[in-house]
Amino acid sequence: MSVWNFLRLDLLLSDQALKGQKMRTRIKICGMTRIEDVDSAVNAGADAVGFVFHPSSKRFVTAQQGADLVRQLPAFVSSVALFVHPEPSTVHEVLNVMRPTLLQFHGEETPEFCESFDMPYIKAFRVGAPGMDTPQSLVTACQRFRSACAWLFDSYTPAYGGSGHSFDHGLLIGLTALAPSESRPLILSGGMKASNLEDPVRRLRPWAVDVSSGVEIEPGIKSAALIDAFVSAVEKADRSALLTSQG
Ligand SMILES: O=C(O)c1ccccc1N[C@@H]1O[C@H](COP(=O)(O)O)[C@@H](O)[C@H]1O
Repeated sequence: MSVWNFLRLDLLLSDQALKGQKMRTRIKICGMTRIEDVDSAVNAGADAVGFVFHPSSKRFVTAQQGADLVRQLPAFVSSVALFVHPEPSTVHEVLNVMRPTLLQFHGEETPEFCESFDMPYIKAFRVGAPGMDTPQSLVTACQRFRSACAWLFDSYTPAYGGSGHSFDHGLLIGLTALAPSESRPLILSGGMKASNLEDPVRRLRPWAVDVSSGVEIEPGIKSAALIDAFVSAVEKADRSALLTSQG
């Protein structure tokens, strides 16, 4: 067998095994402002696309722009509306106009606030912020948000997110050790890109990864080639994790 056929067989086998073992890492591409970027994400195989309703973000979109961007979204691709300390009326406007699949709260919102919209929500934590700078304090912070459908981990920066900066993934160790009944699906974020995701995806086995800057040519302007490379790198990391787990 040639080397190429051997490699193809290897990929095929690991693809099949991945499906059987449900080890696929989900992918969210965030900070969409253009319809062609939404199409690129969908065509590359992203599971979710995100829209930033935080007015000081360079990726800010209005509720109407969000609605226009998700209108052609196919079935089984989720739309995520991201907020930082929003007024309730802002969230209600986005819910009414855009009708997102999920909400994402990226500031210091309380569990009661996040729950008040009666929608599934992702709670983001800025790792390294005061009170979230040790493994145990992170566990304590996260456990207030048992009602979240996932916990997302980003770096701690003044801009609240979308900075392209990573953080010390070792601080998540306490969360990866939680029993399933105590935990929520983990989403790894913060400075993720095709060239640096393999190691954390293999080691932490997050439910999903979330990227904005790492697939952009400038804030809010995505690159189809970078999105493709990102999705391929996640798939490669999944295959590699599976091969390692099989010994
Ligand atoms: O994208 C933004 O501008 C943004 C603004 C405020 C809060 C969060 C924001 N984006 C989220 O930040 C993380 C990390 O982004 P990056 O890949 O490091 O650029 C990601 O979850 C975005 O959804």
